[in-house]
Amino acid sequence: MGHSTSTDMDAALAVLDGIRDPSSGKGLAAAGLVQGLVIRDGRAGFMLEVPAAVAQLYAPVRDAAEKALAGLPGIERAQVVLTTASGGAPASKPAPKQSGTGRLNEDPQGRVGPSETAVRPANVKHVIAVASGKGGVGKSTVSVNLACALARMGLAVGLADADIFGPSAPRMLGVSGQPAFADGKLIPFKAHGVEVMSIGFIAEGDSPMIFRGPRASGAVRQMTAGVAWGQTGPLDVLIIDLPPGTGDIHLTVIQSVKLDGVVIVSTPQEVALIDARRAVAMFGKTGTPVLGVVENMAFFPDPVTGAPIHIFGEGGAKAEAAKLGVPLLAQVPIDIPLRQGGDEGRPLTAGDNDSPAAVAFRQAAATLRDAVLR
Ligand SMILES: Nc1ncnc2c1ncn2[C@@H]1O[C@H](COP(=O)(O)OP(=O)(O)OP(=O)(O)O)[C@@H](O)[C@H]1O
Repeated sequence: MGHSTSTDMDAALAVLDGIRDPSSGKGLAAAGLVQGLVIRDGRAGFMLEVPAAVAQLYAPVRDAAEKALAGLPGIERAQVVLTTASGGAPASKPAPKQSGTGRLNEDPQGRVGPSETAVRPANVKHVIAVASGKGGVGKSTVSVNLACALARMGLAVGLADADIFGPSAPRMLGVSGQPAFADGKLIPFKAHGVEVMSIGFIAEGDSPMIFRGPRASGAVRQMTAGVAWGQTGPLDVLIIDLPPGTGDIHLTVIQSVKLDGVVIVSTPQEVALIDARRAVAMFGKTGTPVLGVVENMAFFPDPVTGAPIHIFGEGGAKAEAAKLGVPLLAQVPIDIPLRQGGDEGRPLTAGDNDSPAAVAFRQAAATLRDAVLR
């Protein structure tokens, strides 16, 4: 038991180097893809950070790496977190100058305010957007689990998956098919007590989708105002899963949808925090309340005691939230059932589960309910 020795590390790096990086053809370690490798108390893990455009190629690589680490003597569990190196979106573009109706209000200092034309989608009482500065930090995992946790509290909940670069709600909620269309609106599916609409239902094939400009804005609008929400009564809350980054799509949402506020998802890594800060600044500039930060993949729970093992640094999100004056809504640990649930269409919070991750999501959901629904 205890900390890794350099021999453990060398053995792990050697097996990881036996797995080929599909982009460079080198071994994973030689390609610089093994970040934050930790071996401790029978657990091994690292962060596999890859460019967003090729992220899909790396799911089998992640699985192979987990298998290789789990095969090492003394390792009982291995967890490799696949994350993207930059927002999967053409992020950080300056706000476009818009013309015509629905334009953002801009004051002489260049501050943009929420558009007067922003409205709540019909039949929806409250709207919460979930954003992240960076891709792959678990924004969709957080959106889906918050939605299911709120639904289990007895609220009428909808989830609009507006992540046009990688819609995940169909997979994470286990729903597929073409939505029906009636009276000019899409009819949402219902899964785990949550009404859901996703760009993934209406886009063709499963290749990564790149919408740009007006098509992107149109697609996001279709996911919100274009849906017949509240099939059995008005929704208490609609969660919008935004694309990663801070681009013009976000401004489209702010411009067209009246948000109660936004939840920012970040990992503890400094790079993700920098991007999260940018997202907070963007929403702040548009007068959108930041309801809080969810720190995801915050730690590995110790397999024996459950005590947090902070593999990617400790306290970053907490300090950042305090600095920004927004609540830290939850610290969600790295959790294998959470990932598996997402892959298999059974969100952790959709069932009875008292794992630390499920508890963290439920606490965050209760805080949001109290903040928004009052
Ligand atoms: N706390 C966690 N523990 C373990 N795995 C996690 C955790 N959070 C997310 N994951 C896994 O990490 C991957 C990325 O998560 P997710 O798709 O939610 O991220 P995202 O930020 O929405 O990504 P994108 O940038 O593509 O929109 C998924 O495989 C997910 O299951």
